[in-house]
Amino acid sequence: MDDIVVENLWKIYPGNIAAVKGISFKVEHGEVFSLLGPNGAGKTTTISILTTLINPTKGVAKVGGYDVVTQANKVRSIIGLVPQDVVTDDDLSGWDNLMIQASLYHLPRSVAVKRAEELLEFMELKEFANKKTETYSGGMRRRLELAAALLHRPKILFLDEPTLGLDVQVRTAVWNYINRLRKEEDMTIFLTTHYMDEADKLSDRVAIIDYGEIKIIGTPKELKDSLGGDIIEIQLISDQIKREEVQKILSSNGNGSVKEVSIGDSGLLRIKTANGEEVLPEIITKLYEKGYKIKSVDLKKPSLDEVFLQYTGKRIRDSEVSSEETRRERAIMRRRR
Ligand SMILES: Nc1ncnc2c1ncn2[C@@H]1O[C@H](COP(=O)(O)OP(=O)(O)OP(=O)(O)O)[C@@H](O)[C@H]1O
Repeated sequence: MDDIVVENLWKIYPGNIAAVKGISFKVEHGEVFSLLGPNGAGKTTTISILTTLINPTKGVAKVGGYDVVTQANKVRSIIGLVPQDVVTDDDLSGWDNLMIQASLYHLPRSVAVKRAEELLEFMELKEFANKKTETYSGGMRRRLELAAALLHRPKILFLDEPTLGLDVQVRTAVWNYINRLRKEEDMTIFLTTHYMDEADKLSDRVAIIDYGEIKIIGTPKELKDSLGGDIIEIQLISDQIKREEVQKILSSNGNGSVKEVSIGDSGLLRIKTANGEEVLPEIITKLYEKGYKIKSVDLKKPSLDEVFLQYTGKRIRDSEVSSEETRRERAIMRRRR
């Protein structure tokens, strides 16, 4: 069964800003699905439509079988959302934050208490439950926000940039919680991210979005395989390269698994192959045998980063990442004031 169905969805903001341009995709029950894209690609707009925070301009979106516009209340009752901005109240304890969230969902007190206890345990926050959240680290806040979104046992969980602004170790810890959720709960998870490794590690399937359009959808493996394999780069020292000889060495290897070779003027050899580990030693041995000296060797396995480059013509730049991180940090600071 499909938990999320999106068909030809558009969002045009005032000023004729087309944030989402006719996207379509489906998410099956139990899947972890990532929308991966840079700043301004349309990720938050899409998740906001799916969680009924804003209406689409055109097209259809159904969540859990309910239409997000005409059956918004039904949608809200079956989803959990961890938004990008910090939503915990710093002046309250973790426990009180959860109780407020429970009252928003009209959970009976006894049910709320039981679930809050379970979730604080699950998120390893039990011993901090009575501390004000202003004392929490970024990772603890995210875990509390996850707990809050899970109180009413949603069928479908939406996470907008779940690890934005967290440092690498804390990100890995949050990933572990998300992975545990997926294993232990019968839940569909939809997340947005601009971190390639996050999309790769967490998702069953990834959709790459850029300028409001979906460029490609598939499992991380399918997307990486679509690039056609590994890339070997060998920098030769010798400036007297016999091109024909080198060409022959490069092309005659790997039982036909070598797909493309190029020889740069500076002695940089590039080989595209399905199995880099097997091909590399053979090529190096043959180059040595012919007297070529090697300065460096690099075996690049395909990554979602390369996939992104292939389908959008650009990389997600560090500057974009850091500006987003700054934004989240600023939001935390605002709450602290
Ligand atoms: N309320 C709004 N009014 C006008 N334009 C908007 C509004 N919200 C978003 N946009 C614009 O729509 C485009 C998509 O924004 P969106 O926030 O959905 O992207 P995103 O991929 O989530 O990026 P980010 O992570 O930076 O939010 C951007 O050009 C953005 O400036």
